[in-house]
Amino acid sequence: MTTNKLEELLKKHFKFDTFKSQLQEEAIIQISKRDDDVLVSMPTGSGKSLCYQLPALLHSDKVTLVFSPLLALIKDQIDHLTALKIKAASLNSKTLAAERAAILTDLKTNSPTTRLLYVTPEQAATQTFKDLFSNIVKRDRVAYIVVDEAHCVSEWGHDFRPDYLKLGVLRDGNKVPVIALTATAGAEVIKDIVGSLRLSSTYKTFRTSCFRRNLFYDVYYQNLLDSPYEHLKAFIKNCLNSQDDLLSKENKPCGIIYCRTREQTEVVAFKLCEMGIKSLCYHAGLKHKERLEYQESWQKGDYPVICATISFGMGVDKASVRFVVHWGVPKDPASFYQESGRAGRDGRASKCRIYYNRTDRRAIEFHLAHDLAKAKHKESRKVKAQNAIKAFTKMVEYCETAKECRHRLFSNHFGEPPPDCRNRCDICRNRKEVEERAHNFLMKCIQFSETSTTVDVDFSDLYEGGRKGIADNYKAYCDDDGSNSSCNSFEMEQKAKKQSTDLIKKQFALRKNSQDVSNDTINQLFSKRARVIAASATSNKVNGLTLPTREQYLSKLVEVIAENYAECCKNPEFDEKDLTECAADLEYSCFTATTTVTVYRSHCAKIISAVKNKTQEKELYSSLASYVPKPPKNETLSDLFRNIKKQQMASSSSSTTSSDTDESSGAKFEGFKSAKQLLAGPPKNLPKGQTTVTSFFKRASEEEDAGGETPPYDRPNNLKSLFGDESEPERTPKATEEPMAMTPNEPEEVPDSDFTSFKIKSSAPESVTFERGELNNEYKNPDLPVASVAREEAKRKVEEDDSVQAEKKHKMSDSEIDAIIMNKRRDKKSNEKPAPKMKKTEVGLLVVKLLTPAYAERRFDSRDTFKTTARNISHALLHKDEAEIKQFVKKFLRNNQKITAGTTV
Ligand SMILES: Nc1ncnc2c1ncn2[C@@H]1O[C@H](COP(=O)(O)OP(=O)(O)OP(=O)(O)O)[C@@H](O)[C@H]1O
Repeated sequence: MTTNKLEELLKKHFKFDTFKSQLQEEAIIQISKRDDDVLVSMPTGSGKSLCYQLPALLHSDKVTLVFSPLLALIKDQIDHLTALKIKAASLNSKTLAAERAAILTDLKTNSPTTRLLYVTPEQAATQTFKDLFSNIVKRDRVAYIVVDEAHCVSEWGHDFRPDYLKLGVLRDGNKVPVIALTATAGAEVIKDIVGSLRLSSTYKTFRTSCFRRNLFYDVYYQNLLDSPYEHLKAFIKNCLNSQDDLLSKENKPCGIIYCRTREQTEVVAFKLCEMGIKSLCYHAGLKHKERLEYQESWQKGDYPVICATISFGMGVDKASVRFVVHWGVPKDPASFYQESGRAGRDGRASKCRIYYNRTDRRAIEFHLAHDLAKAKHKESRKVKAQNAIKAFTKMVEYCETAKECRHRLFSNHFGEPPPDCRNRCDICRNRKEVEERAHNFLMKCIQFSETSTTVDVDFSDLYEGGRKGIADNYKAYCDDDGSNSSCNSFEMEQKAKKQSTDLIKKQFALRKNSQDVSNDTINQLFSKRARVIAASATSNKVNGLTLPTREQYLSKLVEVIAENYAECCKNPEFDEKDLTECAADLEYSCFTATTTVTVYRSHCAKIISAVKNKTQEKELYSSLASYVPKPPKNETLSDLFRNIKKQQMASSSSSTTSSDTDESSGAKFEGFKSAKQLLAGPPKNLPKGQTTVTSFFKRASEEEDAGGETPPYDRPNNLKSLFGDESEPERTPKATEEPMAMTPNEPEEVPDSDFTSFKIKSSAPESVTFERGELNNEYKNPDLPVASVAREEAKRKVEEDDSVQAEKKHKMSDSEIDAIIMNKRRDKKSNEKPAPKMKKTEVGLLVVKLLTPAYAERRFDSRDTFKTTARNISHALLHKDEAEIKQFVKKFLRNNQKITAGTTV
């Protein structure tokens, strides 16, 4: 077959003057010979279809069988060929009976008029097709067996179709040449194609370089943009701006935006429409009719932009796609090449941009790990899952660093030499700028993990709820006071974090190339703020594992554990931190069980899915059921708030359960309860002769009162020494207050609180012995933060009052307690009795509350100073009313910016 003859056919039937490329021409010449199998591996849009369509026309008494994976793809091809007056038909599940009969009749003649018959691989497995095939092969009526999108045979490919594997049997008993066509494929894929389709050992290959000079690649980071949508809009406007007014509607510039989720497609399309860019969304959740309609609208040029999931594209042959955006990270280099390659099919300059964010990265990583876990012992699935992880890691590296030319991602992937990019990507065009962008992105990620102030930036899930939760707690605490100025301790905390971020920034800036920051360095930076156990050992213990990855898994574990607890625990007492710590233990067990990242991921994913299963079965997950919460610390302000909350929860539950307890039972305090124990019911009472610390102090104060001594302030272990409550005159208990009124020799009920339920020997009230040494840190630790103690004590006193018995039915918040204190005072005022002096505890509580913001602002040189100051002020103001106390403290704080041990009250 001469080139002239082929060119003549090209012009006559396809209306092209020349071949699109030399390789296209060479492939067509070879295929026309019909003497061997051929593998064509060329980039999308390079004109592969013509490689078999033109030779098919050379054999007027034969039909070319084309196996194609998608009906939409088949439809496009048939429409295109029919428009060119080339007879093409299809056998698929949708083919009408009459049409099918007509096709079969035609093909069974000696001179079939059908030049190309498109068949889905599923159809190829039917008996009708098998019969037809053996009939036409026997009569030598088949020109070629064409396998389009041949990468579908390979598990390494991005859209593997098991039905494709069966196509190999078509080789049995005949010598019809097989033409395999695929977009640029990696070595593994090519190997699979050759093997599965049983290509001859002498098959001819036509492969082009994967480099597409007309495509410009770049990456932007969503979290660095003031308004990502505005940025996207500007980009689109620039790409769609065409000077050519003569272009028909369908040839006008257009673009595709790939999103990871269906929701994203809708959100992005909506935003763009809002900004005046006509956009459609496309995803598998739409009705089939809608999908066709939307695709057609886009194809016809009614809407220039389509926001789609990756289900959109195969078979989309639109030459004027001027841009392809990935709103998030693509899943692997092959998919990215394929998807972005839909731009510039007409050879004109087009752009491929990624708007990267770490949220998508984490979501994909999680799914990949889950797939690996699901693969269990199936070796082939496991290998596939591992390959997917490796491929995704390359994508992440591509996006997060500015190491090398963007086009090299593809040449490396397809095993080709590096392309001569010549400024066809952002890195080759301006490496410095891109490096800076990547550096800023990394910094922003670290900064966010430090400050966690913005919602729409990275690492949000690392500390979700954490700092905000603390902030909320703190705000609630301060709001009671009605003082705005007192609410800035959280800001102070943030400020401190920012300082350390700046330090980190400085360290990074000192490096010549910020991209050289090793995982080790990042791990070290993160480890101080990580929630996972043994954070600093991360990369040493498990090669390649990073702290952000561990934190990400921990976040997911926390999520599923919290869900399990909320759904399955009938009597919940664990707080958020308990659940986080339980999840951290689980994560740690995965971390210590292996030295490889994949196994670590697989362990985590297994636990996550096991917890989820239990939640569905409405059963508490075993580790959670047996989990014993760690004793609270009093190290930070957030510990302080947490302990206040815990104490309130515990006291509140003790007040509701105490009446049910059996006084005669002699059970010991068992420390923190597991969820299982909580489910089993309320705790048993203390044995006779044991009492609680509150009653111990009550007795102590009574004794001291009797002696009329001023209490010493220098007993760090004495709770009441802080506020001088030892001499507080207690009112006579009423009959209804039985459970709270205790005498030294009576057994006392154990409140359902882990903070107050340690026991003391009634025979020796001076010597306090703890069942568990670490239990009451607040009490034991001379560094204790006092706010929680004061509030708890105030709460106990408030609860003793019969007017608040009804309040005991639910857990009281700080504001409720304060409201009750205030109401009591107001009630008394309204009875026109003389204004009562505040109780010592109330004074203490108020003083602590007023001083706490300054403590949070680090104006006290130590906790001890804080305590001493609170104590001294409380004592000095014992006979003052609330307004006077507030005024005094305000003045004191105004006059003393820095409060040290030497500051006098
Ligand atoms: N010789 C040619 N001259 C001009 N245009 C051509 C030529 N051959 C093919 N084309 C056009 O190039 C575009 C891409 O062709 P085709 O769809 O065959 O590419 P492909 O490599 O099969 O892409 P994909 O991998 O996406 O299927 C089509 O619009 C087609 O009409």
